Amino acid sequence: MSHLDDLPSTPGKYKTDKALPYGILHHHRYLRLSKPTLWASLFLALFLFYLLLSPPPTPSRRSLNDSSLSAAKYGGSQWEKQVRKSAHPRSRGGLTVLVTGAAGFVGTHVSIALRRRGDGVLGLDNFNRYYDPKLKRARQGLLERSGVFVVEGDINDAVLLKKLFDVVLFTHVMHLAAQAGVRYAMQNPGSYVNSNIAGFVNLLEVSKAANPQPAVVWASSSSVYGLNKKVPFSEIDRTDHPASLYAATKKAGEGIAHTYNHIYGLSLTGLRFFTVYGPWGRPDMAYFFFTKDILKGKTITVFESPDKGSVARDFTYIDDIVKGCLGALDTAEKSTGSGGKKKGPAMFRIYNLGNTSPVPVTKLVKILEKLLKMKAKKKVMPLPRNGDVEFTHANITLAQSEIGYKPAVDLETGLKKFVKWYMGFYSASKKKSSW
Ligand SMILES: O=C(O)[C@H]1O[C@H](OP(=O)(O)OP(=O)(O)OC[C@H]2O[C@@H](n3ccc(=O)[nH]c3=O)[C@H](O)[C@@H]2O)[C@H](O)[C@@H](O)[C@@H]1O
Repeated sequence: MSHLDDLPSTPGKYKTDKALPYGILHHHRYLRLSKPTLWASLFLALFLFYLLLSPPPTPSRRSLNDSSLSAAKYGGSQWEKQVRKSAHPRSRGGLTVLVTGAAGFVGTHVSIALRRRGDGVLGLDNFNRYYDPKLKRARQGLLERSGVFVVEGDINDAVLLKKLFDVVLFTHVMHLAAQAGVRYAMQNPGSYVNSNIAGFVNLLEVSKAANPQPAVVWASSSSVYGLNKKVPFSEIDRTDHPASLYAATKKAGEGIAHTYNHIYGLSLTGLRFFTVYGPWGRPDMAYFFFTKDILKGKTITVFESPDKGSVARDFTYIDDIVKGCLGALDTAEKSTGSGGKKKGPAMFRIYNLGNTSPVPVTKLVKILEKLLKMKAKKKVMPLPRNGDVEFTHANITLAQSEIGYKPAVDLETGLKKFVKWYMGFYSASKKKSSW
């Protein structure tokens, strides 16, 4: 056996000799070390030390954790022209907004609303495969028809972000790109760290270095209230008992944002969304896949709390959320820093954007049954330990008084609009795929 056979092939996968107890093995090997072995080990140790200290490779244009991402497509004068045109406000005094996660559910609606009232909007989205990219592409079609160009790239791509800030002087960033979903965090924790923490930091780094610095509004989540029992949840309540990694990364985002506000004078506003639903929604959310499964005659699983009560959510309709986002952008004061240096205190705000009327999931199912005119096949089971919390309920007093937020759509009205969209969208896609 050569001395190289003793070296681990992969870090952490050192194969020990099972025949010998650990202490004996080490003692035995120590005694056997010859001079060449010593030199080789020394050389190897130095080499590993060099590897550790050497700078990382040039910034990757792809996310490290999501192999499904397509390489970013950008650059060239035609591309820059599209970027500038899309970001250019049509109305005098209009905002110039970079919307990350623009082909996402909330991103699409917010981008279109901004564009409609005359603001300049540039979208950014990585079109990842967390859920059906065809839905994201369809949203992109909608955005293009509204005059919003979506750059295909990742928020972790610092080179791309810098380039966008070189081409356009953004007054605002509406940061909606994130790894969403509570339960999926158990399957792919890295994706949450990659998007909600690393990606967010990357965006803040580029924003703080920009000149002028934009005001940043970003999506936090009701999930930060975690295991809190006091209802309704208000912004001053504790948020240090997250029930999922998703919630923990969103909570970390709030802390990270605060440091960029404190050190660099970035104007930052976090919006805690409460279970947003509606047309063009996310297929990973219960109201969406319940609809799909009820129509197919498939059994749905309805969670109940340990006391056999229904779990409940403060379901919030997308149009109300859009108004909240626009209100936050419109009231955001300018960042105070420039060139990465703080010049004075800047605004830091956190708001609940909920509906203030929690509805049990059993009621959600009843409404869907009525709208779909079909009886759901249900399996009721205790809430598994999957990151879900038993209930959410927003106190929205602060958002009401400071950004004029006033939700107006109840769950039945909102679901009616969702079902109408769902039927239209999926019957049209079916026809298309059978051509
Ligand atoms: O408010 C928020 O911050 C969060 O809202 C939703 O999370 P969630 O409220 O858990 O929404 P769903 O995943 O659609 O679940 C809704 C309800 O249905 C229940 N559910 C879910 C799945 C299922 O199979 N059965 C079931 O009863 C859940 O326990 C929950 O009470 C979003 O998915 C998160 O991205 C977002 O951040």
